[in-house]
Amino acid sequence: MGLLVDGKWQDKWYDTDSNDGKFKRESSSFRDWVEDSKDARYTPESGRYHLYVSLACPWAHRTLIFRKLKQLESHIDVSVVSPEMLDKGWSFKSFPAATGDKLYNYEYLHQLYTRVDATITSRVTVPVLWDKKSETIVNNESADIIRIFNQSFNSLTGNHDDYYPQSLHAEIEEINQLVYSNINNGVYKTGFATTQKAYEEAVAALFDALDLVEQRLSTQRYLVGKRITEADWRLFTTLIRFDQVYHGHFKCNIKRIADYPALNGYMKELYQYPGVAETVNFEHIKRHYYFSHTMINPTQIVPVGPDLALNAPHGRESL
Ligand SMILES: N[C@@H](CCC(=O)N[C@@H](CS)C(=O)NCC(=O)O)C(=O)O
Repeated sequence: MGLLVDGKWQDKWYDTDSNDGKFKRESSSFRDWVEDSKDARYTPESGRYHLYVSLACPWAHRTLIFRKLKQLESHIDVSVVSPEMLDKGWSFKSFPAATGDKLYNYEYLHQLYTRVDATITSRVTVPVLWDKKSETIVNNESADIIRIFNQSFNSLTGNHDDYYPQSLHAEIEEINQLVYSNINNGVYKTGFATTQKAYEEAVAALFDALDLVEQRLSTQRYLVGKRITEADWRLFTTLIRFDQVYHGHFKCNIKRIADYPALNGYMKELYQYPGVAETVNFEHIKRHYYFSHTMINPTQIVPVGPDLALNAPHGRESL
């Protein structure tokens, strides 16, 4: 774990001391867009872009789901890092289902960031959407990348499925805000807190938000009604990791997702959505968290359970 400062790798953990023991996520550094317009810098082209992901990471997982749903697999290839993120950050070390760096054969992901700018100061995160033509990072913010995948390649793929429809923008933004801050990032705030107070605040906000979402999902099939949207996929990648990792490793243990009838059925439905199960790799997920965060789990022992029966009937059809 670490970051690049003036292009040099520094091995250090998140600084929570200057923030009363609270974990604060930094914003992403590359925020360009692929646009289906003649004068755009990045235009949709088959084979032009490459996606760097970790199968463990909930943010990168969103982009893999959208790549699958929007039929982009033959147009945008993927390099998968090793789940073990140790003193040099994400690496391309050999591991089952990790691919190595298909473009440059680098050892570490930070080398990709310094290829763009030899004096960069940045965290080195996944996902990364890479442009092979200009050899740079287009975007390393998953919230943007899923919208790019949702809308910018439609003319290439012929897939016009829309997970961020105009008429639902306001509702989606509102639920995204609650889910991002208290659930997606909430599990990290809980797990990375370094004072009792910061932990208790984060875990309370997390379970308040889960209770709210449970209530909503007990009367409607998806977060904004009858139609599945990006808001659901953004929540899913946290839910699917919850009982496996966050409940134990991050001490998010007031309840399990298995204890919430609506959330549990909803998570199973999304898991069973065509193509989605193939994007879920529990070996990477568990290995990453339990093995990489040695300050939380110094023995690096990876637990064996739980078995979640994810293919069992989800019972959501009647909603
Ligand atoms: N805002 C980013 C966050 C991505 C992120 O934090 N990814 C984690 C993996 S789950 C990472 O690469 N962390 C390395 C670090 O923070 O140094 C996004 O959503 O794309």
